[in-house]
Amino acid sequence: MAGITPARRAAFTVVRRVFEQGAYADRALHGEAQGLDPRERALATKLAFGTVQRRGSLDWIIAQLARPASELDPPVAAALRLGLYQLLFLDGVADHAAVDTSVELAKQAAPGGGFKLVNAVLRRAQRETPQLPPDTTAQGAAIRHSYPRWLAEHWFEQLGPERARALMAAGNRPAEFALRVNTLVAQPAAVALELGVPTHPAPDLPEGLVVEGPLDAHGHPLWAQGAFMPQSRAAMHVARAVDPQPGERILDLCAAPGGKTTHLAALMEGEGQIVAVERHAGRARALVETCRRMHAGNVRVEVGEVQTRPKTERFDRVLLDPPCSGLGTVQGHPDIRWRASPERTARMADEQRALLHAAQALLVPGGRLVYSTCTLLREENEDVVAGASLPVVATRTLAPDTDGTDGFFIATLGA
Ligand SMILES: C[S@@+](CC[C@H](N)C(=O)[O-])C[C@H]1O[C@@H](n2cnc3c(N)ncnc32)[C@H](O)[C@@H]1O
Repeated sequence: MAGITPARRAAFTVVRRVFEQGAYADRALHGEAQGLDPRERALATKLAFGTVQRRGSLDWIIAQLARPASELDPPVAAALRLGLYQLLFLDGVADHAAVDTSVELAKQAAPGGGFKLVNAVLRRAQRETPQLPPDTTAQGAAIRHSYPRWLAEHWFEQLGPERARALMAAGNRPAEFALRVNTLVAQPAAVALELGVPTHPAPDLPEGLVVEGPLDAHGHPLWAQGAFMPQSRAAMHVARAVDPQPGERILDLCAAPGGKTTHLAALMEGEGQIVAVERHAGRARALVETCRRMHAGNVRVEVGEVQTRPKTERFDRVLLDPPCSGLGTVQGHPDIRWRASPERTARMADEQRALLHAAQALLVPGGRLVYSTCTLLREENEDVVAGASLPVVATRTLAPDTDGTDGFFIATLGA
């Protein structure tokens, strides 16, 4: 019997915390992987994130081979998902190790004979290699690419079947890793040389670098010096759409943790003023610290609500980056697709409309407002800006399948 390695035990706990307690996968992993060596930590990440991401496909197979996962004791379901993920989706893992450890994990975590079911189902899956249905319908695509059925239906309807399938498949591939060089303190070519890992320039983004190898970004001395921050290429296009000019007054609404605030500051070359509004006090404190690290001296952080900001003070340009369902970031956040729901999306769209209404009133006549989200649902994007009183002058959508980066919607209103 193979022993339970620390990586598999950590992955099992993360899967359980995500599906039994609603924990965020990245935070749960951060907690559980403390003290693991880098190789074990990498394996724990692959196992935990892969199992969470593939829950839809895995549960369909579990239902075919046994009964619905929702009817199983939760630790038994977690052990089965983890074992099946390794058998069916992961290369380079010995089948017997995947089976034996899942059986052992179920034995330790679930009272009674649940481990026998884990053993029987995994051995049958090993023998029969179950096949997923084709992705020709939204229902089949939801199972094959592992997304909630409602989301597959939305994307089939909004994007057409072919594009929806491509987007869903791309959402399961590893996310690109990009950095934004802080041009207030460093030049991209110099940072690229000093990073110690191969990079290439991000197309159309002079400050962007795409990282081609493993890099502990937050542990790098250049990060501490504020020479760069990890940021997707799609996110970098938001501040570029705002196009702030040195000397202008910019209002950044919904500002923490500050990736876009500090990008705006760099584009303004330290001249002019940015007021960054964030309602959550703890997040606002983190934003102040990020501005300090990134040498963004022209930012004033305000703790407050967008809707109650006095309309007497108006700005040349306004960025509104409201909370959204985040479904453009499925590559990096394996649990986000399982958190989303049509009801939650509708609530967010109501909030986004209210925030946009308030944001418009804070712009000088003839000014520019940029509305951005990291989601690819029409309800939170095109439908929201269609209700604005300012004209929409441009929209841009980036996506994992078409652009190889996070999914973002960026609309420019006004001038
Ligand atoms: C999508 S995040 C913003 C990301 C940020 N712009 C960046 O680039 O790092 C949304 C932020 O808006 C804040 N927020 C939500 N509702 C708000 C409101 N009514 N007024 C001010 N801030 C709000 C949240 O606390 C959260 O920090």
